[in-house]
Amino acid sequence: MSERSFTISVPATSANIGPGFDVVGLSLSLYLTLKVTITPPTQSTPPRPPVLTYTGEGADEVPLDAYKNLTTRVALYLLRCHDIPKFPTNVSIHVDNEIPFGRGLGSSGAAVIAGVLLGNELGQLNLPQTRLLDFALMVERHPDNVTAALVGGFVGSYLRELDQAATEAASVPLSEVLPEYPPDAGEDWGLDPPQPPLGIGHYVRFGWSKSIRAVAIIPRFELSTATAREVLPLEYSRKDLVFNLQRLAVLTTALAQEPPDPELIYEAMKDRIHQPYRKTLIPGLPEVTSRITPETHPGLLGICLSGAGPTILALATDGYEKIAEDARAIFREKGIEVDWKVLTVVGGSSVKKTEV
Ligand SMILES: Nc1ncnc2c1ncn2[C@@H]1O[C@H](COP(=O)(O)OP(=O)(O)OP(=O)(O)O)[C@@H](O)[C@H]1O
Ligand SMILES: N[C@@H](CCO)C(=O)O
Repeated sequence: MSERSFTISVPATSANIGPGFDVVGLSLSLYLTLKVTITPPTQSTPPRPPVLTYTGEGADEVPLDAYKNLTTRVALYLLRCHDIPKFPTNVSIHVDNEIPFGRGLGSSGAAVIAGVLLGNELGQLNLPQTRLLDFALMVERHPDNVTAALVGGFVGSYLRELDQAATEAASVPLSEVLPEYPPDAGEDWGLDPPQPPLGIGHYVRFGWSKSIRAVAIIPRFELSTATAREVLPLEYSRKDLVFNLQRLAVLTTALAQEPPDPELIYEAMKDRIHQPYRKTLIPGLPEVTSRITPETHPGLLGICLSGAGPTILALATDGYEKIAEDARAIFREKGIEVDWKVLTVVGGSSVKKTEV
């Protein structure tokens, strides 16, 4: 057996794009990259657990213990589901991350997709993309970020309605899907891992106008998706649902048209399902989304919360700096500092074998 080496690359994502709560996602040009080397054990190099090193966003907070780190725990989940009880020996993983944590740019979705791809490679499982998505959806249960991170582009997805047995299989607590593995437990993890039902997630890729860039205005504070979901109601009025459905139906085609129509898109990126409730967690959100318009900022198409926030996503064909700097000034009135980046819409995740 010879040394194997490969690189996994997963893009950032922005979910919702206004009205498409838990439905649409967009892959963006910031990357989580894993460089992985597997060295066969020799008599002089005894087997050891994976060694993780990490640079970039989150480096000061991410666990480097492979049994605690989200990406490697997801990889181990895949291996265990295929009767491989532990990591191969002598795996080295260097992670470099450009996706800020807890900002609404899909950092956790990227970590989960990286873990699924890592498990697939470590176990040489050769799973098809649809099956990889099933595993990701057992961990991150809304499909918008993980689907866009895996397949790339502007993507709409839904979860298949499952029969009783499959619903139970898919509803197991996350702690059973991804237990906090005690490092001294050897191979004896106890429970059989819950297998994902087949074909949970389904998606379609929409067109995307090449002239549109995404300005990500990123407040310098983290907001966990869990917290940002707790403020949402369980039920909505018919009026609000119809408001969102009308806009989403228009938006998915409007963003593919050349040239894109700001009048159509600005209104189609409005939302009544999640943004109004999240404004309590993101001071400045209503002001930024209402004061920056195509009339005040030529080139702007539409503006919304990115994922669960706090990042604001402005889609535009021009005028990126003015949009971002004016958003910065509004946030500053609320005592919040931001960073901003102009991003492009990119393809999905990749795994490239590297020569050693
Ligand atoms: N590269 C990574 N490696 C390990 N853990 C990560 C990584 N990226 C994110 N995480 C975990 O995910 C958490 C952030 O997830 P969360 O869902 O709250 O935000 P997000 O995914 O950045 O935002 P959103 O889902 O709204 O786009 C981090 O605090 C960290 O625990
Ligand atoms: N659709 C999700 C995306 C966050 O990951 C939400 O808005 O909560």
